[in-house]
Amino acid sequence: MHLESNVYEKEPTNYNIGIQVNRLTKVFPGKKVAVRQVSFNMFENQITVLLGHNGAGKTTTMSMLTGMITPTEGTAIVNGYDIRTNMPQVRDSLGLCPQHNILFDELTVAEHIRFFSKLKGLNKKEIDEEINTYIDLLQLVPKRNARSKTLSGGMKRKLSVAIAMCGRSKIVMLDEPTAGMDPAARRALWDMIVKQKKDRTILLSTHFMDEADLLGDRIAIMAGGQLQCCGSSFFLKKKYGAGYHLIMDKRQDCVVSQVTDLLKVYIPNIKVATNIGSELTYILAEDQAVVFEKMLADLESKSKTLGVNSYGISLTTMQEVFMKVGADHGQEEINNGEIVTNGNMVNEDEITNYHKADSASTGSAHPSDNSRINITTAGFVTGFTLWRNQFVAMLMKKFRVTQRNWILLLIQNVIPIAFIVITMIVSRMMNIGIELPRIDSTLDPFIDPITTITRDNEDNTYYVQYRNILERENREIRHFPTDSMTNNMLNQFLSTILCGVILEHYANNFSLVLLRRCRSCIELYERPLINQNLS
Ligand SMILES: Nc1ncnc2c1ncn2[C@@H]1O[C@H](COP(=O)(O)OP(=O)(O)OP(=O)(O)O)[C@@H](O)[C@H]1O
Repeated sequence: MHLESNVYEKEPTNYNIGIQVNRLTKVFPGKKVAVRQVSFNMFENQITVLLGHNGAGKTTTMSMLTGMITPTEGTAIVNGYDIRTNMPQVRDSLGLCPQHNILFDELTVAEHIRFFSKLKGLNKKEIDEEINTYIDLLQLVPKRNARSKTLSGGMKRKLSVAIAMCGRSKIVMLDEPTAGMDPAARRALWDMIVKQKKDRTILLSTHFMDEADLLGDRIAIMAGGQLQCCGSSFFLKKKYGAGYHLIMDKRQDCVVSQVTDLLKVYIPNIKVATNIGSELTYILAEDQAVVFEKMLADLESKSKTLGVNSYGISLTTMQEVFMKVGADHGQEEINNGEIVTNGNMVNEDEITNYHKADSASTGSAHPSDNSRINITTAGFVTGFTLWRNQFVAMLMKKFRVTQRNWILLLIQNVIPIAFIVITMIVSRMMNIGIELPRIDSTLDPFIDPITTITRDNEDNTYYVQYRNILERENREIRHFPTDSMTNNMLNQFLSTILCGVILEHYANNFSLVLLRRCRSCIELYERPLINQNLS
């Protein structure tokens, strides 16, 4: 694919395309557009550097290219395979160094390279060669047999890069590979990456402009999820840079206006860009390059009298290009009253209101200065105030956690209550109109029962019903006066205790014979049985 725009440099024709990104888009839940319609090509034998501010969408782009997340729209062809349909084939040729190290704590440096090389299908001899090559290139020889958990942060990064490179990965993606490395280690890693770029397509993201400038055959700058420009360092500097910088190292006695006057002879509209300490800088436009020779010769001859120790000219830095692209983008992003800062949308009114409120409360034009807590004078809170603060903090934390896990709250509380209510409604609805069958009270299961009844008065409802049943069935009834009932029954029970025990085995024939002989016993035992039948 060829990108036709003045912010995209013409693509090289002598290299194969390793990765072809085509309108790649990722929208995260909550309609957060992390990457929007990104299209560009990366070439074999080249290092393509992806630059962008925090949250620009670099990692998301890489994650889509490596199949870690699926694109919402668009696609990419990696080493000839489509990431939507041929991810296993894409992975065969892929090496990834993610932003955060993913290492096995218990494996040594050599074992890591061995493991990943074997996964990529190398034989034993080739694996041994790979181990020696990368350990040597990354200056990890003393740590060859050290377990990864004992390595320093920078060494872990080196190992992660080695893992991505080993196994002859044709496509290598390095997400901020030099983060946390000292200058010497970074340089060693740069050397290694440059040496290893032959026959590979390397995509590298970084926040270091010097790294991008030095390593990047092509540099793509992202902002707000979109690709802003793509080309070589020289192309971008020409496109976005202010031109050339004339930097002078001046002495204390240097009179800046005299130096400027000398330069004005050649460039009438020249102005001082910065004058900090002993460094004096002018910015020279590109089209003024024709006068540089004469101007610098004049400066050289008068440098001693003007108080200039030394001077030099440099092209715009990548940092300036990056700031320019970022600034342009910042202007574009203030749209429809919404400002996008690192991907978080904030309403402009909210910011204005905040500043108004803060200024009103402090009476200051710079609210942030006055609203800061003075840590040196702030005392420690103790006693009840401390306890209250902790309690309130816990409540607030609980509130926030609950607010974020509202589904859990729903499952734990609302759903059980809802189920109980539904169950009650359903059971009530099902019971409507159903009449339970009548259970007749009868003494039929008992053999020749004699029932003892005591009563306070003849009108007692239970007494009347009880007596009716017995009379209906022609049962024998014995009445006792209320006060002698207990004694009477107790006496009979004691005299026939043996029969009482036998009554437990009611179905036994022998028991029945005994029971008939000891009728008084039945009087005692039938009472609970009859009551049971009546209830
Ligand atoms: N899983 C996710 N869910 C929602 N938003 C996400 C998710 N991952 C990333 N984002 C958002 O997408 C945007 C791009 O994130 P990304 O990690 O790609 O940025 P980046 O350029 O790699 O940043 P950095 O340089 O800080 O690593 C950010 O605004 C981020 O908050």
